[in-house]
Amino acid sequence: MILEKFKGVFPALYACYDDTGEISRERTMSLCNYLYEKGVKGLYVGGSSGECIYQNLEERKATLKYASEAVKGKLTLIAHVGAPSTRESKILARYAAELGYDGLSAIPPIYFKLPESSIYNYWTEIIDSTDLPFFIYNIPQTTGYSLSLDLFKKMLANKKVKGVKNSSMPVLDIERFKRAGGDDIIVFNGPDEQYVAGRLMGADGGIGGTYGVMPELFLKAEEFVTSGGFKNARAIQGDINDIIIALTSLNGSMYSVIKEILKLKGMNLGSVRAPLEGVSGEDLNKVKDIKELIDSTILKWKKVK
Ligand SMILES: CC(=O)N[C@H](C=O)[C@@H](O)[C@H](O)[C@H](O)CO
Ligand SMILES: CC(=O)C(=O)O
Repeated sequence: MILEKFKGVFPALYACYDDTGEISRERTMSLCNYLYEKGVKGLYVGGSSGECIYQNLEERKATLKYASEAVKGKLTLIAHVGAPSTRESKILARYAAELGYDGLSAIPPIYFKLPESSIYNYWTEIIDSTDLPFFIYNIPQTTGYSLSLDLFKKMLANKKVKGVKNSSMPVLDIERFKRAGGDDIIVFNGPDEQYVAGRLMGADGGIGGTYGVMPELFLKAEEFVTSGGFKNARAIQGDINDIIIALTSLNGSMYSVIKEILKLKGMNLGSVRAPLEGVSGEDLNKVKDIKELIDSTILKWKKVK
């Protein structure tokens, strides 16, 4: 079944810059390969974690290209193509299709508060521009628009719409979206803090911004969910949440904290692009503690079957 390849753990790829802040081919490819070796199912390229909205078209195309050069055919690749204008979003969508991406995804339009009819037209134009399956990206925390069941059902009438990456906090939304589309669609859990809950309520897997810094833990959580080991699933989710709370407790963006940790693990992805802020001062020391917490948590769960 064509949808099988979308079931599982999909880290959202981090933006990878060189030391001058330009997109780095080498660093993008090495992060993709690193995640491939960890055993993830696929990658979500150019989303929030990819700092999409702070990059121009050429930069976003470059990242799409480097990720496909690294892991095309080995991992399922989803391109996030949401951009300020419909025109730019379609350019990215067509480019991802040319590169052989497996699927497309997009947030609703940003900045102007547009009616649902405009959101519908925006997504539909993107979808019509290629033959690829499309996954709506519902992330009300950043876009200000919360996908209604009504619009979701309307979108599902288009057979290329194959599901939703749902980052709203109510797990009930995941259940309702899955109920609306059933086996014909994929629902990705968005909030990493609720991976296990999302899976239990109907998500087929997840796309997440913190997977990349601790893929082992999400892969393990997935194993527990699949095998029905709910006691362990709940316990590992608790450990994951301690880490996420630490990642979001420092000054600077969570992505810069994550990148500092990956640096300590030997993977330099540069920093984040302004207006996102880097980690500085005393917080740099706290990064080491979080890295140790991640390492010890991975070690602890490695042994658990
Ligand atoms: C609001 C937001 O950015 N959600 C991300 C995507 O769904 C998550 O992956 C978070 O990064 C993660 O749950 C940490 O809060
Ligand atoms: C966080 C996430 O899933 C994204 O990068 O879009």
